[in-house]
Amino acid sequence: MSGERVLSVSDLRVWYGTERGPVRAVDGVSFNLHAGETLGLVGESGCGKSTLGRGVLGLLPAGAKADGEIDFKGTDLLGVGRRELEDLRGPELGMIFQEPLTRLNPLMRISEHFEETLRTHEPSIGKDETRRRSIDTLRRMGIPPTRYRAFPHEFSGGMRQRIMIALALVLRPAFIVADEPTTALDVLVEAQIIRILADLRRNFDTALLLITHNLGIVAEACDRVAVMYAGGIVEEGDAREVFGAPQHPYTRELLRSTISLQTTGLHYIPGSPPDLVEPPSGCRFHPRCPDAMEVCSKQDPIEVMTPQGQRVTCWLHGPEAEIPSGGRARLVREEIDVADEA
Ligand SMILES: Nc1ncnc2c1ncn2[C@@H]1O[C@H](COP(=O)(O)OP(=O)(O)OP(=O)(O)O)[C@@H](O)[C@H]1O
Repeated sequence: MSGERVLSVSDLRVWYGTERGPVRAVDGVSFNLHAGETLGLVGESGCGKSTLGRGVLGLLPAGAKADGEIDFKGTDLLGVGRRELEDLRGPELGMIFQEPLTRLNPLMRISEHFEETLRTHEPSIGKDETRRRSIDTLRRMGIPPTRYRAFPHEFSGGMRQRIMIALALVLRPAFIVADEPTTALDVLVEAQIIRILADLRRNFDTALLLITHNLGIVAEACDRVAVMYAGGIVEEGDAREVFGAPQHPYTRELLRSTISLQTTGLHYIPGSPPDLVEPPSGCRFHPRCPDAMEVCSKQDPIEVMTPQGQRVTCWLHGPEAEIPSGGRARLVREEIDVADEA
């Protein structure tokens, strides 16, 4: 179902300078995205999902630094100048973030927002076409044409969020980052947005990176899923395969904590994600991992491809030749108590 490769991220690193030292929020991340494909990015709070999404679009705050390679249709986004990147944003690179009011101008009608956006990025299209395309996109988001000339404050928060999404979609970008697009919305609107995102990739072949806490949305709307922990992708693969048979203990625990919410009460993964200034040695998940082995605390795990086609970075899956003798012994547990107290 997926088309040509739109985005290829290789060994991306992003760090924030702080008084305590660099916070390595994204630390050696690689993934590809094809036309018409949706990749869900999940993981606990603070694992670096938003930093990754913003880093790919060149939208990092001052003080953040990025390194690696981001190939977008043959252009290295980390290598291009500010101006060129700004030209790509909108028509080629779209973004949907959470805070709608911060980007709708309260003094401008909704129609003017659309006119301005299309005039800036697609100056060749005329007035009628602008109006037709804008109303059509709004209608898809459940905003009736009668509201086209209203002002932002005349809409509810959920509607403003949908208008923001329509403003990103009206340009039909090749690649969109949607960071928690449905968090502030009710369940019905959420379902509607998921339908629209599916529509989008069918009709316009858009590639989408969908960052969310909601694993249900990923199961429903994503082709593939990448699971992030402490700045790295620990597992990535077909969404159905990953949810059906998670290969990394972190993925398994994350899924368990979600399923328990609807069934027998809360299951938490003990402890919390590590400090990214001084992350644990070896596998960053080892202090919390129920399956940790001796090697996990000492050596960085190596990415392997499972027979099912999942990318997984966990010593449980080898490579066997790299595990020192005795490395498969169960990790002595006092380290976990220390991590819990910290
Ligand atoms: N501007 C900043 N300066 C310093 N550290 C930052 C900054 N922004 C984020 N961080 C740190 O980078 C790490 C990753 O944060 P990020 O927001 O990318 O995670 P996330 O997985 O998107 O979390 P959430 O799901 O809560 O949005 C965290 O440790 C966070 O504290």
